[in-house]
Amino acid sequence: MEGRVPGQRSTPQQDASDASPDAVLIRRTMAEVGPVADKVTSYFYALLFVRHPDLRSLFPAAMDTQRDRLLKALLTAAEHIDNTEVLVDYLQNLGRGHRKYGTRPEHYPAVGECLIGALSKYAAGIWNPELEAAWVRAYTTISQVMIDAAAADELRAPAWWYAEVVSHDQRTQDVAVVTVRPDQPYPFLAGQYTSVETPWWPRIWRHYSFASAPRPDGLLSFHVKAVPAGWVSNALVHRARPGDIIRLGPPAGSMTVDHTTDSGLLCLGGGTGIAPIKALVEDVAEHGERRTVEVFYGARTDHDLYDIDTMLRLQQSHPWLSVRAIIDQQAHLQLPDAIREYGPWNEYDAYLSGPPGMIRSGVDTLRDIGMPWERIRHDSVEELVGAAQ
Ligand SMILES: NC(=O)C1=CN([C@@H]2O[C@H](COP(=O)(O)OP(=O)(O)OC[C@H]3O[C@@H](n4cnc5c(N)ncnc54)[C@H](O)[C@@H]3O)[C@@H](O)[C@H]2O)C=CC1
Repeated sequence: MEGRVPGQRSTPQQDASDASPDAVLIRRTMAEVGPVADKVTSYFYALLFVRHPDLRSLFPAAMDTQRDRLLKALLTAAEHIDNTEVLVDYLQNLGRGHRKYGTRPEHYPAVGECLIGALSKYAAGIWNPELEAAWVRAYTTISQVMIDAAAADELRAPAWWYAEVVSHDQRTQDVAVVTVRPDQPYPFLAGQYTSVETPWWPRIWRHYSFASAPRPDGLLSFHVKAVPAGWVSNALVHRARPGDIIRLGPPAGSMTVDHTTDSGLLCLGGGTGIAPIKALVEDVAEHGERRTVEVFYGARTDHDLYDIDTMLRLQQSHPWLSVRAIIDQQAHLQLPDAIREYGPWNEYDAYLSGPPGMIRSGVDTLRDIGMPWERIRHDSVEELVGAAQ
């Protein structure tokens, strides 16, 4: 899925007054370079590829679509340097995820040096040794967490998996369900996602949620919508056929079911966001639990409810599951508004999956009706998040 990022639970914004001295200096730099972010990005990559031409091959041939991903991820991490728990989680994921690019520990100092080179040029008005020291400390912390996570992961998992497309089910003009067989076992949890690279766009990776809980036959399915200018999504929907080989990165994301409680699950799936929700339902079913699961499945039109039959079949076999379709055009309200019409939700954990706008307004609605942060789960869409896609 395009435009999204590593998983996290919702957390409130950190209070700026608690910021450490390094975090204050980092935010000051960010405010300074914010208006010229594009220039910082171009200069950073120019420095990197001129000084370290060997690193060029780790990036896609065409840098335009994801040119600023690395830099954004680093800057986002630096901005959250005080938020240790979320940051470490995010960076460990990022470090593991970087194995598939061929990243090695010795690449990190090269990147750090160019990062500081670009920042010092565009924040020249405020740059001083104190600021530089704060960035060096932040970058050292960030890179060490990533390097350590990658090294630990190397002992137990491959850097990537090859997977053969075994079926391609065109559900609508622009949505396909793609099922693949990994070349070796692929352990993951229902509700997680992975990154996918197609043979047609080498080194361009996009995130997709698993559309099923782990299956005994080891197959993995993804719901893919071809979006304008979406290279990977268009290739998967319009080009991929059985027999094609794609690559998968490691699983990631924390939108998973907590089996230590018996709270109900309130699930919002918008468009292809229904994919991980279906996986969560299967997961609850497999655990033989009798937890209430209430699914709201939002789509623009009837025609866009491409997976409603599957969801209704699940509803028929599981008395604890209820599925409601919310069609924008009919309801004159959007998916999150529907939460208010039902409930109460005090005994529920919420799971949100779909376009960033839906997740944001869904979280707002849930907070508004009094649901605590720790009960709201989704793959992150902003902050930490806006960065690592
Ligand atoms: N784990 C996740 O969070 C996943 C996210 N996705 C994302 O879901 C999106 C799916 O795209 P489409 O199928 O085109 O969905 P879409 O744009 O057709 O939206 C689906 C439904 O979500 C709701 N919605 C959309 N925007 C909203 C807003 N601003 N406020 C409130 N409700 C809103 C509406 O009910 C709408 O019918 C993609 O952006 C994809 O990246 C897909 C799979 C998993």
